Amino acid sequence: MDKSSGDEIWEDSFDKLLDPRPQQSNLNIIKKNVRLSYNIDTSVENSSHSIKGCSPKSCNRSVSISTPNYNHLGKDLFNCGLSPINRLQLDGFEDTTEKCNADKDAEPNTKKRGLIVPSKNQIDTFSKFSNQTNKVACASNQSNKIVGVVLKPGKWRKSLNIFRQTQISVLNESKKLESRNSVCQDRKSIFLNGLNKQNVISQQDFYKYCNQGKPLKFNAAYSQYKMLKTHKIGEGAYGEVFRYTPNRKGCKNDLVLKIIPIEGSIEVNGEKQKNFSQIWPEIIITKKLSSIQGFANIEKVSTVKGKYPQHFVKLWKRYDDEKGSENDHPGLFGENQLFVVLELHFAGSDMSNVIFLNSEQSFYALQQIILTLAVGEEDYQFEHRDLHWGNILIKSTTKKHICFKFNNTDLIVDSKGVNITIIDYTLSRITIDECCYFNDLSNDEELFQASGDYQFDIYRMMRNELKNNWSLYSPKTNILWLSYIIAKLMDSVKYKSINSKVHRLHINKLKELQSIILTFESAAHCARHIFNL
Ligand SMILES: Nc1ncnc2c1ncn2[C@@H]1O[C@H](COP(=O)(O)OP(=O)(O)OP(=O)(O)O)[C@@H](O)[C@H]1O
Repeated sequence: MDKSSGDEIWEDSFDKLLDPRPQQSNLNIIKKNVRLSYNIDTSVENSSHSIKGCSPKSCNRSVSISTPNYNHLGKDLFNCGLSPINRLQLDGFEDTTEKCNADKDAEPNTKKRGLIVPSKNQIDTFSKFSNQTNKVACASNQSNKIVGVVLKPGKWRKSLNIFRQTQISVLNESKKLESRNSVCQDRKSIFLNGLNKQNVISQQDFYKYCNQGKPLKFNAAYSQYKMLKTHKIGEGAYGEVFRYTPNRKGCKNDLVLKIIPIEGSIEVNGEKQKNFSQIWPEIIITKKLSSIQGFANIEKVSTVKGKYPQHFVKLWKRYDDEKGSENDHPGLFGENQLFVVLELHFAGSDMSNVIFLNSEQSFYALQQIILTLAVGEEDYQFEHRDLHWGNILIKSTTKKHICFKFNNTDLIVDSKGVNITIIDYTLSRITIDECCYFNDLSNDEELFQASGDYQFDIYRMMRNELKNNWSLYSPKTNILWLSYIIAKLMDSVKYKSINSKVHRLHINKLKELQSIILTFESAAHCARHIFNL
């Protein structure tokens, strides 16, 4: 492995670089339809920066773009990531009412794809409704039939909810279609046993899994006194994430709590609450992967009941005041609300928010990502299926090396000062004890019609790869996401130093890998190639 820079140099720099950007480094990003966000979507923000480290030639900008010309959309809509492999004529944007055709959409070298851009009226209607045209835009044709959605890159679930709400608003306004009661889709997490029979988890089984007879009292289980330096660090469509230092001896790691309301009848953050069976796959997957280097490390799962504790509400408000939250105020939960709480090791800031020292550091981070996926494939037939840069966390480390056990071999990768963690298995597919856990996206039309970043091409490419059968094991989907990540490393992540030889050298290595990545069948295949196994 190339060791062109001294370890000490970037270790300090990386830490220092994170420090001045606490707001950005802690963010998770979309703003709800109520008011404009302070927590600017950093993936949007990032993409508006010129990335000097990436040579225009390597990006092949002249011929490859998968995103709408934002001039059509108003300059503030957002700037988009470029697809390195799709080719589209800029004047080829057009509305289409055709149902998305998986094969056609996913083909990497389509001559011309019908990308959908909203008309000015539609954006205006939308912006009146959502007050955030820079985040999401809906697209519809003249008859107000919704045909596509431009989503914010990175975490997309809430964008999609906003889109759905907007769709209802537009339709209600025009009174052309009857309104729906809910904007939410039922979650479709599924697990199949060997007989392909869908399973259901009872409350009691779930409590047993948590080593509990019944739910704990929220206030008592997570009282203020057990936690030091607690603050909210992120949020997802399903819950809130707080970081804290445990107030007990011998606990070296900072932990995060991912608090997810379940089983209740009220909608939260535009989604129906999951039930025990629906949250089960996320728990099982997280627990299984926890022992593998590079996946989120889980300490504990518990179920709690009761109103949201005041100290968490205060932290929620502080985050909302400082950064703006897109989530619903947790005061909405009553005495009988159940929550599942995941306690995980703190794993850093997401890739869209960090500043790498140079591309050598990001190239080695990429090796960690590849090996993590490769081990996941080998051990559990794992496919992540939503590995956008918001789901890759990066933390500085003083360890010189990161160790992986792959292919019955101990592999050691230079850390170059960073440790990566892959999170969010909501869409993931895995086989555990002959039971397959997956999320059935076969009817999630809007996601497959989305555009706005190369990320949204990947969902279509996955659908094509899987022939829309989401239970299948096809590790090629991990390769599709790796292609997206390499593109981000070349085009979009921030680098402190781009004028060094070592940076140029590793940009070229990234470029080389990008040129062959789609020839691999799996992350394991790719790892064998990289490490000469
Ligand atoms: N282990 C961790 N360490 C540090 N930050 C974390 C960790 N887990 C989650 N986060 C932060 O919390 C945010 C939300 O977490 P996560 O993606 O797991 O939630 P989610 O509800 O599944 O999101 P989505 O809206 O994509 O479904 C992440 O983007 C990240 O910023």
